[in-house]
Amino acid sequence: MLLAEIAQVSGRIAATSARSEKVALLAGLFRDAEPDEAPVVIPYLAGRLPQRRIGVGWSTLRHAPAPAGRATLTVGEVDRALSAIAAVTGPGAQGERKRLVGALLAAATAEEQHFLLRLIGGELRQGALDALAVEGLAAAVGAPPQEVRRAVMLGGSLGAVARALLAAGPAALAGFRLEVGRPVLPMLAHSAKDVDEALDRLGPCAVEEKLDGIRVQVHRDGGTVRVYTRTLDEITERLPELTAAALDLPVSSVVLDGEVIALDPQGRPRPFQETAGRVGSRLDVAAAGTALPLSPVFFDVLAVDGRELLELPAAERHAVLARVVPGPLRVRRLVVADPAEQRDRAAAREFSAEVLRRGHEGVVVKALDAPYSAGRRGASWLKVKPVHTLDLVVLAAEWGHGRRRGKLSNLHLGARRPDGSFAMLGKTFKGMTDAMLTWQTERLLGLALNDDGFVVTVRPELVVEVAFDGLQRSTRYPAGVTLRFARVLGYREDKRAEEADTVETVLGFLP
Ligand SMILES: Nc1ncnc2c1ncn2[C@@H]1O[C@H](COP(=O)(O)OP(=O)(O)OP(=O)(O)O)[C@@H](O)[C@H]1O
Repeated sequence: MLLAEIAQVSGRIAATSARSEKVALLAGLFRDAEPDEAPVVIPYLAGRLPQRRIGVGWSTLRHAPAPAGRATLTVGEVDRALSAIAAVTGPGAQGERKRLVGALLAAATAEEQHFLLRLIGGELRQGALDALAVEGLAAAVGAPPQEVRRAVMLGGSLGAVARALLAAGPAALAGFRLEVGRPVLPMLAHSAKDVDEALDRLGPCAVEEKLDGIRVQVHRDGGTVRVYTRTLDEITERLPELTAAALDLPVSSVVLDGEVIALDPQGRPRPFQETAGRVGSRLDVAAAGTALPLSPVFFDVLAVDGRELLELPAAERHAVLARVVPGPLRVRRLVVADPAEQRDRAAAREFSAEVLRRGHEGVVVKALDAPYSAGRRGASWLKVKPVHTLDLVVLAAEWGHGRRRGKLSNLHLGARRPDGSFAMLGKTFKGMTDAMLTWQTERLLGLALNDDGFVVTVRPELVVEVAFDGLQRSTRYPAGVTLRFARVLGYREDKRAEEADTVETVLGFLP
């Protein structure tokens, strides 16, 4: 498939607001694509690079060469060129990348250059595209959309499902089942204002402590253990304590969902950054593990000894979990059989207060009759946290003054719009440690699109967790509101920009 075709369809999808038309355009594109092209076509349309980072910034993109007269570049050629650019390392890397980018652009027509520059520059992001692509793919191969969606959740990636469906048609769907060793997208939560609201919305439920660690999915098959993050990256080697814990369980195979967290000897949580640092570091795992051991805390089980449990009601999965995982490695939970009972409600409030006293961030309330909705932000898990936090995307940063000279300091924060673009909500330079300033300066310069000496605009990729005291109406900002007393709690490297909080969620905090 020619890049020109993708560039055209991308433009037409952006130009129409009719959902059915977008789906029809995508279906047409999938009909034209070769199976092996699907895993590249989808991210391009969504404005993502399959290589994630290719180390090319604004300064490299600034000098576009003369365009080619005729469209000949194929999707495969572009993908190989971008992989080659991403693989360049060592001295002179910047110059070599510049040369490779120049060669790629010289082979592109003016329209393709425009597309490539925006793709590489992160300006093409279309947040809703993956959901539309599922429907377009279903239409192209004649499969029910909900079955394609389920296959994506269980197969872990839309690209893999698209490749299989384009190669073998709807029959390929049967191949996407939960398999031990292959991660599925985790179930996510919505928010509730307080415990009472959560109880009213859910009915019979379990109130669980919400631990501020890192989400992990642990797969054990016999003597082999694999550990995945919420974005399905494998981190087995970095967390030997999880392998050890999984191998101790009295099962032959199991898939567990939980959180890994650094606790102090009294069982109180260490700051999130410490857990995140351990999970993020590949260096000297043994020494890091001794200095800061992490504890796994499991709250769900998706399969055990060859049986898939996703469709079982939560109450039954919880019973299996209690059989398979010993108490100290399980989340603490209180079952509320009848939320209409005043005594049950009081117990739920007290449980939640006690969780906070032990230093945890809040509770997650879960409907007892709900299946495990892989990859969904379902309405059957509701999180309740007293401190308001948002996960926002860094859009730009300002050079610091005084003690912060030479460091990127004041962050411009954005929330996600439905179309995948970001609305700036405000700025903050509060809450950063010196180590964070150094780290963010380096990371942000790697994402820089422009530097006017005062503000560095960056590709919107880094997600930062921000606490704030409320919202204030403001005509200076595009969403009509800004954050009051925003302060940085830490970076969320486990989240992609597509998972940052939305403008809609932010507006939900208006009084
Ligand atoms: N008992 C629990 N049940 C489910 N998730 C839990 C629990 N304890 C901690 N968590 C964490 O909370 C997250 C669920 O909240 P949500 O779906 O909103 O994800 P999130 O955006 O990462 O949330 P947050 O930023 O508040 O941690 C899970 O991804 C998991 O990492």
